Amino acid sequence: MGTIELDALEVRLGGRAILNGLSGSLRGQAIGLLGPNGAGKSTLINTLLGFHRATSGTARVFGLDTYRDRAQIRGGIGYMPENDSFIGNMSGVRFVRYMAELAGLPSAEALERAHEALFYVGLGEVRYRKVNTYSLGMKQLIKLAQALAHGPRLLILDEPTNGLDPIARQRMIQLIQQIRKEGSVRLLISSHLLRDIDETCDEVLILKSGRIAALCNIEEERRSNRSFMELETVGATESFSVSIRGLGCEVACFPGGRIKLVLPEHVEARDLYLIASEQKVQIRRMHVRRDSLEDIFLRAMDYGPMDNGVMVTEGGRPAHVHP
Ligand SMILES: Nc1ncnc2c1ncn2[C@@H]1O[C@H](COP(=O)(O)OP(=O)(O)OP(=O)(O)O)[C@@H](O)[C@H]1O
Repeated sequence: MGTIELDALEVRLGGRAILNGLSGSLRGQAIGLLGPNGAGKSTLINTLLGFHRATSGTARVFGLDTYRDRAQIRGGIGYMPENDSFIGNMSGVRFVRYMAELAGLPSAEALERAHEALFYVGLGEVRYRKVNTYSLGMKQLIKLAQALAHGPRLLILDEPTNGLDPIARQRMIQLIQQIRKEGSVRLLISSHLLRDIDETCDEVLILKSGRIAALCNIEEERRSNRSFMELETVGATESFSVSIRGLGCEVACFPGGRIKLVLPEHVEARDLYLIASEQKVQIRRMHVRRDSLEDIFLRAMDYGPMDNGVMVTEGGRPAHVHP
């Protein structure tokens, strides 16, 4: 069973389906949540936190219904929100202790854990300072500390590197990697930055217009070492992409004659040159590289979701997704 199980999940808000038939089993140690603005990432997080009720279908965390069993789930989830929501005139340690108490810990234990969590994220020395005197980087870190203090099994991080300078971002990424490596907590990380997800996650869920555009295991993608090619062409028409597809390639066309391909094993560069010369297409540049999260994301955005929640390429075949 996955950490998060979605079964035909629909959430309607303001008379509109914001999440529309999401199905999937999220099993990764660290799951990245990607999607353009308005895709439904926050709505999904709020649903997992028990704030929204499924209009139909279900969302489960550790086998429990996220709405019906929300009181039971509460203590098992740590949530780092995107927006600041502090009680600014509390000291760091008092604030984290208070949040741990709200998550269900008895007062003395909450205090002990608050100290530990603040040291863990590197705020030990400033833990008696008022939160409203913290820098932006420190505020991100204390948000992480309060999400960790009560010892959750699932940590939901919403835009954890928001507004951080490169050094503070690196620190945050290292902390997330460390939490993942320690292995006792599952992570769901929402970010606009592909790089954040690439550096911290082993699975990715991509949403588009309230639907699943892709759900895939990034580690498997990396291991599969697929041959991925970018062409810059002049004079390529639809018939060029049709011919390449005829070789068994997955093809994505972009403005300016840019074409991205996934090559099956038997196809080589010279096969492409042959078709190009037959059709009087100029190949100005050919670049071969491994598949990346960026490619997965771009394909998900280009081809959109299909009914069964599986990303399908232009050629009609499901692409690197697991159910
Ligand atoms: N309470 C609500 N009532 C009506 N519509 C809502 C409500 N909350 C969100 N929406 C709409 O649902 C859609 C998805 O919003 P959501 O905030 O989940 O997207 P998102 O992927 O988190 O976007 P962003 O990256 O901008 O934070 C948007 O069109 C938004 O306007």
